[in-house]
Amino acid sequence: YSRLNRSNHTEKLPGIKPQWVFGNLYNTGIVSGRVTLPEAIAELKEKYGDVFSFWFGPYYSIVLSRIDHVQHVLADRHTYDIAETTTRTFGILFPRGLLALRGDEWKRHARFILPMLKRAKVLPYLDTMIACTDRFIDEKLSRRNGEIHTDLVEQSQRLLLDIIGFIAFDYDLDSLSSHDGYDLPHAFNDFVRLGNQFILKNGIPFWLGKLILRMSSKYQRALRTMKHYVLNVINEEQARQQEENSTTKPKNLVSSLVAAIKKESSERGTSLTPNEVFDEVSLLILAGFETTSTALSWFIFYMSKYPEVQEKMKAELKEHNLTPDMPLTKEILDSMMYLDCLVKEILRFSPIAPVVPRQATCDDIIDGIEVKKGDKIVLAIQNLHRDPRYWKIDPSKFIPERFLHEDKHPPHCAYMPFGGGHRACAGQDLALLELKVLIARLMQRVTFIDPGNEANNSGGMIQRITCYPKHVAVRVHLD
Ligand code: HEM
Repeated sequence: YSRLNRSNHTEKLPGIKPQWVFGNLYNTGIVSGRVTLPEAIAELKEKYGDVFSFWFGPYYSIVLSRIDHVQHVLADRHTYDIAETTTRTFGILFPRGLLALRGDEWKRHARFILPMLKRAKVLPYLDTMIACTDRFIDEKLSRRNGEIHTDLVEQSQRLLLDIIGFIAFDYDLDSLSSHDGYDLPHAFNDFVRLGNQFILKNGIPFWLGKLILRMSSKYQRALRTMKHYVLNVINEEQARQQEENSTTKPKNLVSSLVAAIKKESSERGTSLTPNEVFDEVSLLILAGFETTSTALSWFIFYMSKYPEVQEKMKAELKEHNLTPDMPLTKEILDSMMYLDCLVKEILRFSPIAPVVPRQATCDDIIDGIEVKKGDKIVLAIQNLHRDPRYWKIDPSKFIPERFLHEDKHPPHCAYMPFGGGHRACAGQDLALLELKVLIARLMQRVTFIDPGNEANNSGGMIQRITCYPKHVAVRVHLD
């Protein structure tokens, strides 16, 4: 801590003076829960302008909220890479996963991971996504038709975990229950919850976070359960691929990754090992269900608050003759313009990751701002998404139509829900497809209603790895 405090950053930038250990986490009200990180960053922008300093505990960062500054950082992948604090933090959870790697190691993994999440590779899962959504409606929503649902955030997570289970393994995770009732979805939830509680949110020293997790029997149980399932699937898949003709195309994410292990003999040193595949699968499952389910929760909440938007969405389905028994196809989804705008607006208004971290690998100057090697840079996505300089229609309002005309082409970097540059989200094609399918299918069959004063449907925000709605209590009607 003392070493970090003595680092040679210039301290010329405006910002709140840091406190010992807590930096700015306490004096901005983040630790006490008065505000979330994006709210604090928005308040500081109001006070200090487009560039200010922020201390994440003992770590000094420069926060940027102007598009030309952000463009500068994202354009130069050699000077700015993902922040070491991020790779070390996620490294405690997945030491050999893409998000925890930098440099050549990142490139070696990215070569396998990025292509397998591209749109053409995930499109074959369209019917699986629809089937999972139908099961969600039939089993979770229709049983309590007309009632107020207060568990929609958790239910959205279950749905997305279902889908990623099929995409990753061709397995129905919901039906995989172990003898003591501690199943894989539970294990993943504990893994995320405890990992977040001790490391991802509080900015405590890594060694302490690691120690706490090592001593946490719950966390260790979750890890063991995950390893048990995932390594079993990897082994089964390896055996299957050895038996079958090696030209058989991989069917799911794990089999694509296992095919990468197989290449080892021919391209030693460039392929992935089984343990690396385990970490990548865990990361993709976590990234795949935590993020998209958060966006889905915001969708449900906003539909209850903006009935006119929900009606327009349903009107578009009618225009395409999409009655509940009509199948959704890729062509229909691609032609639905309002659906596209709605997805964009949800991710603009409530970005799942409201800040994106980078770190300078050498000294630099951004528009007169002195950056020293090792300085952390925070790209304030939420500030950019709400900045009236970059949006023609009032950005503080939820208006999907903005993307039809006036704000169809926002300035480069004013809209970046998936981050940007070489470390942009690997799963964005999958996420966009999932969101469109889920929204269209839900709107074919269900209406979300604000119950008024009967229940607490006031929104607000909680920050875990992503920022999701705090108070959601929505009445669900089957059409
Ligand atoms: C609405 C859904 C999603 C949102 C808003 C989102 C957003 C993001 C953001 C902001 C980043 C950091 C980008 C940066 O640093 O510039 C990221 C990274 C990443 N995302 Fe997503 N994500 C979503 C869904 C997914 C899904 C479905 C997957 C995969 C199954 C995924 C996999 C990843 C991975 C592997 C990275 C790390 C990439 C790297 O470090 O090279 N994401 N995501």
